[in-house]
Amino acid sequence: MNAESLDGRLLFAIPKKGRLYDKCISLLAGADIQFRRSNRLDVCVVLNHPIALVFLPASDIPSFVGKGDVDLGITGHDVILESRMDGLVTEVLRLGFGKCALQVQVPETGSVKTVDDLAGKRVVSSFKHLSADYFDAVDARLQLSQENKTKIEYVGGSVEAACALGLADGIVDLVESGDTMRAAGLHPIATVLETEAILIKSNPPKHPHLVPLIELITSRIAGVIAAGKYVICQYNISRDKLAAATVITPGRKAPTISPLEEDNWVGVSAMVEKNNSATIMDELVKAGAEDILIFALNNCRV
Ligand SMILES: Nc1ncnc2c1ncn2[C@@H]1O[C@H](COP(=O)(O)OP(=O)(O)OP(=O)(O)O)[C@@H](O)[C@H]1O
Ligand SMILES: O=P(O)(O)OC[C@H]1O[C@H](OP(=O)(O)OP(=O)(O)O)[C@H](O)[C@@H]1O
Repeated sequence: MNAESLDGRLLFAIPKKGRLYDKCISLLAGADIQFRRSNRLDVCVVLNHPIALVFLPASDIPSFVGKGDVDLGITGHDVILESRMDGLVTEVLRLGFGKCALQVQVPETGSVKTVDDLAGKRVVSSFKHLSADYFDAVDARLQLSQENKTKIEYVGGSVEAACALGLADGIVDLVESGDTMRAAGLHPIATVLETEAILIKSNPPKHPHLVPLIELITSRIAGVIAAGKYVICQYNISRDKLAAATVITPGRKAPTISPLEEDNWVGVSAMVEKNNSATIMDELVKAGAEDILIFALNNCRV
């Protein structure tokens, strides 16, 4: 591939590996963004849109987007805040995956029990700025002098080993299931940030002529995300019970109500949140609904 083949294309950064990679690839498939990535190549053109995908480390994506080197990107909210690209990056869409928390962790068996105990000691993290912001506030509250302030040390990975190695009294790192933390004999004492994957774009756009394409891609991705969140609930109910049932399934705008051949009966169809669908079905049964069906959505625009 040469530079000319990227001319005029929207550059879209995707994490090249790690926790967000697989979800990003299925989002692209759901949005019908077709590509063939040659082995080890980090830039590839999209076959059915004037887009090129750029596969980058998740933590580099905010600065690429902020500097306008790429137009659009997906990465974690944690690394967006850590990159200090405030104002140069616009959050377009929260994607609902890559959910985890940035937490302050200390050895389970040690003498440090609270954040105040840890203040003034040594903290190791890959999130140097977010950790410094957090402990600056703690140090200020405890009125620690300059020389007694918490010492934040950066490491690029394997942060959880720092306490066992005697390099730190506490760490600040990401936690999802907690397995990594527990395996290292650590436990959380505070949450700095809850995070998830986010679609971001350059602010201001470096290539204004690409704004309509960014909007199209955003709408497609929003459709894929919404399709994962909602299901269609369909049921039959007699007209006298309809008002109570539609309170349970109000739909997004309104439920679709169709008359049935059977006198006084209607069929109702409405989008409901997937996570609540079992409770909604229970309530519909109580309200007198029959033949309640739930259908998965493949894709949608809502
Ligand atoms: N355990 C996790 N559960 C959910 N999301 C996570 C988890 N760990 C990280 N993330 C999210 O994925 C992003 C990338 O983290 P990941 O650990 O996959 O990085 P990586 O690409 O392997 O880079 P590195 O080489 O720095 O570890 C994080 O910034 C965070 O938003
Ligand atoms: O609470 P858990 O479910 O155990 O997840 C937390 C771990 O996940 C991430 O690392 P990852 O496993 O992606 O590898 P990395 O350390 O190489 O980034 C993160 O840095 C934690 O170490």
